[in-house]
Amino acid sequence: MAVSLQFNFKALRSLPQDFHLSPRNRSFKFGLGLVKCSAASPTSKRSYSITLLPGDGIGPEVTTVAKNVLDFTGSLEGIKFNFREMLLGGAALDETGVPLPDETLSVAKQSDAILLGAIGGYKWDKNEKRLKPETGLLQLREGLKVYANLRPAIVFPQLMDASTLKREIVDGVDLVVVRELTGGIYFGKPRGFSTDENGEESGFNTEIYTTHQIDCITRFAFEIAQKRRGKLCSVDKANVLEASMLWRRRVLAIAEEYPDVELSHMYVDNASMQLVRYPKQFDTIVTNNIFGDILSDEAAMITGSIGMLPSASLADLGPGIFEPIHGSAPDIAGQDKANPFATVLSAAMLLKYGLGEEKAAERIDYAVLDTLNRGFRTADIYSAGTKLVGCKQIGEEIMGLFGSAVGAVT
Ligand SMILES: NC(=O)c1ccc[n+]([C@@H]2O[C@H](COP(=O)([O-])OP(=O)(O)OC[C@H]3O[C@@H](n4cnc5c(N)ncnc54)[C@H](O)[C@@H]3O)[C@@H](O)[C@H]2O)c1
Ligand SMILES: CC(C)[C@H](C(=O)O)[C@@H](O)C(=O)O
Repeated sequence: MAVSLQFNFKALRSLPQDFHLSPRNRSFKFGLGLVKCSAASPTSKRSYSITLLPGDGIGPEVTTVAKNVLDFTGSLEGIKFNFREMLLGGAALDETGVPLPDETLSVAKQSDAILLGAIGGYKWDKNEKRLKPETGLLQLREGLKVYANLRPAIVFPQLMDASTLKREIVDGVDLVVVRELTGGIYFGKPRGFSTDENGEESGFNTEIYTTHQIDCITRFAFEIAQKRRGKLCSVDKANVLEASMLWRRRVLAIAEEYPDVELSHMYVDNASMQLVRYPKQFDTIVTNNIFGDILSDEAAMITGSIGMLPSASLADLGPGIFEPIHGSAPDIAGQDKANPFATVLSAAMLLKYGLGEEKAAERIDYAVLDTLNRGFRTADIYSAGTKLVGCKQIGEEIMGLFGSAVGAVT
């Protein structure tokens, strides 16, 4: 047990250790200082304002657990969190008529970090684009300029049997998808619907990237790869799409600034196949908005469940958004079946990468691992011989452990 805990900690630390981001004056230091990206030192501030966006479906269930875990960790570490709960997504539509109220964006901008659950649901699926919950989330990401989305996929030894892939394939997988989050086909114009003279309807979108956008996310990813195992795989569709052709050209140009990182390129169709064939070949993956969305969901299943993958969405300046990669799971909402680990691990990323509170983050990482070691599982990661419990109990088990976990966190 001790060995596996150690292994897991190593894996959880596989994002750069000195990649601290202090609130407000955050900037990432990139090699040549060409972008406003720099590794800030941990902050001395011990009181933080956190915007809490529970959202829809299982969002409120998993954020309640993560908020309690943050509060409890804070009480042990002498950190005070001032949570301000705001509306986003379907919940905001029902209350205010828009998916991202101005007040939510303004409060989020003024806070130190944002903890988000998930948005969306059947009720709003037929809404026009501007009134979809998903539009609110995209507006939030755009409004906060969080262009760099980190989605680490780490296989915990305790969950190897929860993966649908063979043990020998998933054992030791530790990769991170760096997804460009505020560009590409999600935001490209023109977009919309049209009808021709014969009454034939079209829906259209534009995949577009500027050199600046590609350079920013590429440098970000190189910095991450440099502090991990030094391997970066850029995923594109440069055999077909012009935006990908530019992407590949810029990645190759930026690579000259990082001679110590081994760069490879892969077409997205091959990458999606390679991820299930031999995922251990990957260390850091950098890709565009839509490919990153899809590949990270695929990577989640390597780890056992989409309920296990946290994420951090970061900007050059201002607060980051920390959220699980899963959605609002309307099929299990309100049944206490949701796996809260992804949101709790997102809260740990918030502490580590959003606030520079690394020790507090490690408490959470440790408590998550210990909860898994003690056999507690939600249905999505259940396997024979483990204990099937609900979302709330997982939260209680995580917090019950903090006392015993203290000594082990160094
Ligand atoms: N960031 C976000 O807020 C986000 C992300 C993805 C999807 N969505 C939205 O969520 C809604 C549902 O989308 P979907 O069904 O395609 O994806 P989903 O991720 O919500 O669910 C896919 C499947 O995974 C399961 N699942 C997801 N999270 C889980 C968890 N924590 N524990 C246990 N099981 C979990 C669900 O029960 C479902 O069977 C849609 O409205 C979609 O737009 C939001
Ligand atoms: C809900 C949707 C807008 C979102 C995306 O496509 O980015 C989701 O799939 C995600 O990965 O967070």
